[in-house]
Amino acid sequence: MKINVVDHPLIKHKLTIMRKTDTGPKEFRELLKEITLLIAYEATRHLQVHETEIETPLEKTKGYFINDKDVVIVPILRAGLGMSDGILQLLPNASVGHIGIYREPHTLEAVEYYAKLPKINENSFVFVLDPMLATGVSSVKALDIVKEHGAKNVILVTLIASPEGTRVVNEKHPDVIIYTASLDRELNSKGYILPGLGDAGDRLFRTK
Ligand SMILES: O=P(O)(O)OC[C@H]1O[C@H](OP(=O)(O)OP(=O)(O)O)[C@H](O)[C@@H]1O
Ligand SMILES: O=c1cc[nH]c(=O)[nH]1
Ligand SMILES: [Mg+2]
Repeated sequence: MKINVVDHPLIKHKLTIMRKTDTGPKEFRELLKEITLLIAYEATRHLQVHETEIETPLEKTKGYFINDKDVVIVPILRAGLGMSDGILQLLPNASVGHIGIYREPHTLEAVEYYAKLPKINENSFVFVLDPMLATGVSSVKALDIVKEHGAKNVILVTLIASPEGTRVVNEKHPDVIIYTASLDRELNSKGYILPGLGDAGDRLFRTK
């Protein structure tokens, strides 16, 4: 299984609070944003740096910059929306695309209902965001879509991944690097991650 678990003490601490049933939407949203920023710190190490010359008050020197205009952030609606601000804080000039997918609760099939993406080319660096990688159907569909739009460099950033979902993404998209805060134990019979945190979308938007 190919997956990068960013198990930093800060992330572990914040994720523990997110998992708790009695954590409310305000704290849940804030923590998701903070953890995304911390995971993104690691996930963005794949970005290219370009050399440049700058002047300090004392002399000329070499510097480095990231062209974050080449970065495309793609949250999967709804729950991925809770991750956009965290990564945008690090890459403020990134463009943002949106893909709407929900998982049909009985069949567990991924249903696409919206896609609006900015221009993507072979130099684009695409970060697909979704807090939950459960069976993997939603992420695989989103990855199919960004690749159909021309994406060649794609990273999937999740909060919690299951072994099953990780295997499916590895198999269907072997080139995609996965970053997560936690690789949890397993899925239950309804496709929920155990121990997980429940339904991320519902907890973010208080829809249950
Ligand atoms: O790996 P999978 O089995 O596809 O499950 C994960 C998906 O399920 C959740 O979305 P949901 O269908 O609840 O939609 P929502 O974000 O609009 O609530 C979650 O945000 C992922 O997109
Ligand atoms: O555990 C899960 C599985 C799918 N979607 C969620 O929000 N949580
Ligand atoms: Mg949901």
